[in-house]
Amino acid sequence: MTQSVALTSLIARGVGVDRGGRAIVKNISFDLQAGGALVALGRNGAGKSTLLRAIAGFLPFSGGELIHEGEASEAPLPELCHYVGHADGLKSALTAVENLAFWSRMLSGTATGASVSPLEALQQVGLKRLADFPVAYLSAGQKRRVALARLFVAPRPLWILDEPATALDVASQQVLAEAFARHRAGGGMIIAATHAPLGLVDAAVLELSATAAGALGNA
Ligand SMILES: Nc1ncnc2c1ncn2[C@@H]1O[C@H](COP(=O)(O)OP(=O)(O)OP(=O)(O)O)[C@@H](O)[C@H]1O
Repeated sequence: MTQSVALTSLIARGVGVDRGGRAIVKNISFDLQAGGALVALGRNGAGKSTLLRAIAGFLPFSGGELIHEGEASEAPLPELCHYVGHADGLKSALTAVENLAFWSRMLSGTATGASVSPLEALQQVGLKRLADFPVAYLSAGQKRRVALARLFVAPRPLWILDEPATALDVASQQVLAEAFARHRAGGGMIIAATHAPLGLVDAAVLELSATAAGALGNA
């Protein structure tokens, strides 16, 4: 799967995020180029999810600036990213293929590039035979694989992933690592929060601490 480069850079300069009246994320800077990856590390409660949700547009920044550049730079960043959070975002009563058809319609838009059909996406994550099962009947790892298959049904240059490998078996972790490599080879970017290795080769590392400000260089 190749992806046209819609984003050439994503630069954060001293961004912060408040929640519940407290400064949770403080003074974060990074510089991500096409094909780059950024891994956010830190203890429980350090603010990894908070930062990812703010980059994806679900929370406001309290300060600093986030600048994206590239062919599609006039589009708001949330229209250029896939966000897969802790919750899988799946409708239990719908089948796996119906869930992906929904995401395909929802997420196709601004960014240009290659995508695959919902059935092909399920094949990529090894779930084609369960395509017509209601998601409610799937295991935790199978649900996670359906959620991640959404990355393939609509082209978006920035993937924002919160603990993407949770519940995945070793084979599925390998599939995910290969998808990361293809996405980056096509010029895509990845920002991931994790407590476990994700196979993101040469990723820049952002260490978040609950008390100290964080900063980093580029990949
Ligand atoms: N809606 C909210 N209102 C107020 N505080 C919140 C809210 N959501 C999270 N927090 C606080 O923000 C801090 C950071 O939470 P966050 O989920 O970003 O951490 P994390 O680094 O992703 O943790 P984990 O590794 O456990 O997933 C925590 O102290 C948490 O209590």
